[in-house]
Amino acid sequence: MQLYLVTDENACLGRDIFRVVEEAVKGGVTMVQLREKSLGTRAFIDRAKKMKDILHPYHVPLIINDRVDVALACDADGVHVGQSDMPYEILKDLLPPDKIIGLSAETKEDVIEAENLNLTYLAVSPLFSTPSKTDTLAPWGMDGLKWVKAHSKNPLVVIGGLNESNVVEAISNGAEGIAVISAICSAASPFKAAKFLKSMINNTNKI
Ligand SMILES: Cc1ncc(COP(=O)(O)OP(=O)(O)O)c(N)n1
Ligand SMILES: Cc1nc(C(=O)O)sc1CCOP(=O)(O)O
Ligand SMILES: [Mg+2]
Repeated sequence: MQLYLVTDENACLGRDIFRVVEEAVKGGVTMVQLREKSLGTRAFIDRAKKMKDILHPYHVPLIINDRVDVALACDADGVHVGQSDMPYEILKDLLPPDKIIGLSAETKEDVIEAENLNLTYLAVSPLFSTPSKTDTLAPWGMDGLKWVKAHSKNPLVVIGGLNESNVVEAISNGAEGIAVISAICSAASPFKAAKFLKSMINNTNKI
């Protein structure tokens, strides 16, 4: 997981989304989630297939946000679902067993329920408030992350407001993956931004 890029075409500031993603991967992104909130199904599948072709030579997995049908159609590496999306129990039966499943935890109850699920990762959602997604519950904050780490066996990804000013603290407090939109998609150089974040992650002591 490590450095997880979640896409948002609007955050790419008019630049080509595939180019932004490839630059970011060259800089060190280790997983990509294609997050499309307004594309029709066919356009989403087309974009997912093209993204998969771009990521394949770098051995970087492609995760599809929300849509298991799109993930199956393009043989993506996995799906990310939130608490209002397809329930895990249904998703796991639809996906082949080797696929990645990520789930968002917005509350302490979500974290405890997730203990019984076979997840690839649990997303601490959101770690900090962010203009990139405003329909969230209250941010966990660093104390919340510490609580999740103490109560969860799942590998943790943090998302929401992550950037070079807070990745070290997030990793030091138990995050195994750092998920970002704007810190990379909206950077002047997605390559340099990814490279810098990745070096910070690599140089931080994990717990
Ligand atoms: C890595 C990661 N974590 C959390 C989310 C948010 O998922 P969700 O709550 O379903 O919200 P949408 O992204 O679908 O708007 C995520 N996408 N990725
Ligand atoms: C897609 C997403 N999910 C979130 C959650 O809290 O579940 S926050 C978020 C957007 C993250 O964007 P940025 O890195 O620009 O803050
Ligand atoms: Mg969702």
